[in-house]
Amino acid sequence: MSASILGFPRIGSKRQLKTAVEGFWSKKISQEELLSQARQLRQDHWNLQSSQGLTQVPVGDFTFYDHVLDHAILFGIVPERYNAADAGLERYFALARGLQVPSRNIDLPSLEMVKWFDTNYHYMVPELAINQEFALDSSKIIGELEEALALGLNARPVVIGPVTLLKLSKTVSSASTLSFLPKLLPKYVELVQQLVNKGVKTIQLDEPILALDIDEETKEAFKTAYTTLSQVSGAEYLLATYFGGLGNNLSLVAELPIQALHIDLVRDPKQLPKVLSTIPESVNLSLGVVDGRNIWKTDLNNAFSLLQEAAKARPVENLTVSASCSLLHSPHSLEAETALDAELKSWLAFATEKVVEISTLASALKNGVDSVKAKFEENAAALQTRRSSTRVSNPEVKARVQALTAADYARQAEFPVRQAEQREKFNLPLFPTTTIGSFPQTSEVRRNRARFRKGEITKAEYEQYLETATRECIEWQDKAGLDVLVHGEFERTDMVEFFGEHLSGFTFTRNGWVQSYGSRCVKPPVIYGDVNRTRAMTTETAKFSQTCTSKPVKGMLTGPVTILQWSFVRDDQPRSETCQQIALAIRDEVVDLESSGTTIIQVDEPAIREGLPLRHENWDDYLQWSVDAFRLATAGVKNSTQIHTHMCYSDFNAIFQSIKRLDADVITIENAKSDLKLLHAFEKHGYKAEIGPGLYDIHSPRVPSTQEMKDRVQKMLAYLAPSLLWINPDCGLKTRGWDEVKAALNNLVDVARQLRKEH
Ligand code: MET
Ligand SMILES: [Zn+2]
Repeated sequence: MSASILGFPRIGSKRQLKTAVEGFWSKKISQEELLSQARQLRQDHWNLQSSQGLTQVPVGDFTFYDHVLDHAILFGIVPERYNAADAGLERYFALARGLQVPSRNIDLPSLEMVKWFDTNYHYMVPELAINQEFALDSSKIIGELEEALALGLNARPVVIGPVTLLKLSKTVSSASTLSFLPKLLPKYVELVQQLVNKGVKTIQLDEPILALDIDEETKEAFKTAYTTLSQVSGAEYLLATYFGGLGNNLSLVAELPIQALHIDLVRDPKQLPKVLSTIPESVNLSLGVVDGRNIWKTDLNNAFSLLQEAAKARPVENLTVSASCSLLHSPHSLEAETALDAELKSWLAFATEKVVEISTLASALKNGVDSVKAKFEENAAALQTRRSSTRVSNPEVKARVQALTAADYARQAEFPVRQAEQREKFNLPLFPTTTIGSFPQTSEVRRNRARFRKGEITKAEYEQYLETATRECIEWQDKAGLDVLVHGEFERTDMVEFFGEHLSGFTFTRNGWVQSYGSRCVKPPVIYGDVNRTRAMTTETAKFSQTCTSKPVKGMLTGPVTILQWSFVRDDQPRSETCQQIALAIRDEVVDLESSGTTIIQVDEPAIREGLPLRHENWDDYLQWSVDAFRLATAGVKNSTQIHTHMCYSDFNAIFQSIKRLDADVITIENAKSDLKLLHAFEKHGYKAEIGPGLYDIHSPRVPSTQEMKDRVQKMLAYLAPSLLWINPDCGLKTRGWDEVKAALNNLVDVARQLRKEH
């Protein structure tokens, strides 16, 4: 009977890792200092686990930037161009974030970064050369292992399994990345041998791709890899699967020569009976019953019944209590949440508290529930207050959702009718120009917000400042010749917090940070109750903005799916229901904006693509409710009110039919990386509404020339009718400086002027 976790958040209780790493980058601290702080963090996190009685601690879950990048270094998957950087941390951070040293003639961009499965964590994509040779550099993991062993801990090295590692990598050759397996496997064998020589018994191999649909080639790769690894004498493997159930990969897993298997029983509790009957009894089962992806207290009774079900089928000595996945995706601890309402706080568990839950469950399984009776009772009482709290449930919201009919999801008329009315009303030129919403969040903007929050300036002073910034921004756009203007979003820290602060059912933590990538962390709001809009959120700003110009100023809202996706959401009702409630709140705002005179309203849904489930079989259901939520949010307006949406961050081809079903009048979309593929999809799927594919990448400080943007439009015109095309950047401008923004937008307006002459 044991208890352990697959990984712990590395950033530290006060984001010490962020401070240390950024301090090292800016040369405020030395390499020694960085290494020593990292050692301290690892030790603290291991001690925390072992003091709670966890029987094994993961080693190798720590990283300075990203654990996938660590594996690229571990196996020598470092593109040659990075040899210009010194081996060690300079090269490591060059891969992570690029390196520019003009005096040494070094100008290296970083590796590509993408989302880790369906989480908001991002990893660096290992890049395999055509003739990739692998070379083992185990210094990091061996060093950390020695640290843990020196502390007398029962250490379990954590390594990404060979199949997942290759599947997450990319290669320039046309071959599948799995074709590199025969060359890579000997390095895994070498690594395992080294670990075994250090006295390690069990090695955790993470293979989250087993929660996805995988093809025959991948299945074969699993068989080859694990058969080879099983031949290393003295090594035992814990195969870790998470982010979903094994589904039809279960029979494959049952054949693999492994000693232990971790399963996710939060995302897929129903897989337990099948796992118990399919996986050989000799295989230890690690049962992920505590949610590693959310912030709610575990229902200990529920979790315990799953454990008991397993205990009926196999000896408890062969069971491990665990969290569904690494705790990387939870904030560190509740301890710092001193400002949080006590009742709400009693419903939550961050990583540290989840470790305690795991240990409590393990005791219950080993010594009976009575041995931890008080803890179970306390847990049940907290959950009971959550279930019955009037703050969670709002009957009015529930009734409103109940009363919705199909008509609430549909605009009054079809797009062609709306388009005709809108054209008459706005009389925009051909190739109308616009931007995506935000303008530079300068240090001045942030300083004023900070001063207001600290009480150094009054609300009136702050609002006065915002009005000035907004007016200047609008007047600049007007003069520059843009056609549809925006207010600049100076009042917003990010796209979700601003709305969450105005909606009931949301709360905010002080220290609920989760690593997003490298040293960047996000602090998602917590949705704990029925969502309701109690007052208008943006109408005052919109009304003021419209007084600054005679051109239309777009109202700017974040869509329901994105708000859902970027928050910690309730686990006591389906995501779809929470999303529907948010959609109603946004709908109220859309309608209010319209009645207060806003004629064009943009509802951003950058996160709609990332919410797509990992398994194909669940796509339709998700796309149904998410697109419905957008429709519900936007359908309450007149035909002549123009609804825009904006999307970015990913490849949209897979969900094209759903983009059509959003039924927006205009969509602005990031396409910097997939130009023609995306445009081809618009053509192929017969997209009829208006479109603004981004003309330049706003993530770079580079100012695009008129000619290069015009060339882009020319290419687009091969696919899209000129009468449908909008001219805009590919996302908001908040991370840019004013100088670049002005230069780029002047060029952009020029593009439209030139095109109008030619068409
Ligand atoms: C991540 S999408 C951003 C959209 C938002 N309106 C902005 O311009 O910043
Ligand atoms: Zn965007």
